[in-house]
Amino acid sequence: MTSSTAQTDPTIIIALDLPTQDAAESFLAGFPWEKRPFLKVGMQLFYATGPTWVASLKERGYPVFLDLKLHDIPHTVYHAVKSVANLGVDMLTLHAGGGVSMMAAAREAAEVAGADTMRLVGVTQLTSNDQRTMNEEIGIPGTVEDCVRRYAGLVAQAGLHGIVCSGWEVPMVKQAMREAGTEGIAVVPGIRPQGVASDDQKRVMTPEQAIQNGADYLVMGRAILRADDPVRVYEQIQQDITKVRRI
Ligand SMILES: O=c1ccn([C@@H]2O[C@H](COP(=O)(O)O)[C@@H](O)[C@H]2O)c(=O)[nH]1
Repeated sequence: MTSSTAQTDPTIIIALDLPTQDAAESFLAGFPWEKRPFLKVGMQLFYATGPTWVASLKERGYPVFLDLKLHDIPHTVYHAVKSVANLGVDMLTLHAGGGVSMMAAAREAAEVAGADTMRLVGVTQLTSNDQRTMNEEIGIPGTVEDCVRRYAGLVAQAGLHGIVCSGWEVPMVKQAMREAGTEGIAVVPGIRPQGVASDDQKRVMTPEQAIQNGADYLVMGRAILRADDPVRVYEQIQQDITKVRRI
C-alpha cells in the first residue's frame, strides 16, 4: 500500500503530545489531506492551544479525542462536559475513579447538550502503573486486573460508552461490561511496536496483540511522533493491524 492510496484507519488515534499549535500543525502538514488521522489532544496541547483550536480541527474534518481525564465533583464535571460539548469532539475521557455519580453527571450533561456523537470513556488504571505502583504507592489492594474490572463495572453502571485500559485487560473488561448489560468500546494506550522503547509505560502491547485482544482503538503517541517518517510508521501500523484482522 502506498501513501497515495492508503485509506485512513480510524482505529489508530495519534496522541498529539506536542508543545504548541505550530508544532502540531507542522506535524499534521506531513499527512496527505485525504488521510486526516484520528487525533488525540491531551492536556499538554489543550492547555497550550485552547478550545478554539480544537474546534478548528473538527471544522477541518479531523476526528478528535479530547483526553482531559476529568475528575472532580459531579457538579463541576457536569458543567465541564457541557462546555466541551460545544467543541463537537468525538471522544472525551473521565477518570472512572471519580465514581458513578460523577460519570453519570457527565453523561447527563452530554445528553442535555445534545452531544449525541461524543463518546464518553472512563480511564481505569493508567497504563504507566503496574502492580507495584498500584499496591505500594497508591495503596489500592488486589491485582491490577481486579481494579480495572471494578472500574469497568462503574463505567457500565454510569452508562458511559467505554473504557481506557491496557491491551492486557481488554477481554476481561469487555466481559465485565457485557455482564453489566452493555457493549462498551475499549480504547487502548500503552502501544509499542516491537523494538520501540516503553518509556514510562508499564502495561504495554504491540498494535497487533492489542487488536487480537479486542481493542477498538489504539492510542499511539511517541512511537509515531518520534519516528523519522511518522506517516510511514502510521501506514505500516495500519497494514500490520489489517493483516491480523484478516486472520
Ligand atoms: O492509561 C492511560 C491513559 C491515557 N494515556 C495517554 O495515551 C498517550 C500515550 O502516549 P505514548 O507516547 O504512546 O505512550 C498519552 O497521551 C497519555 O496521556 C496513557 O498513556 N495511558
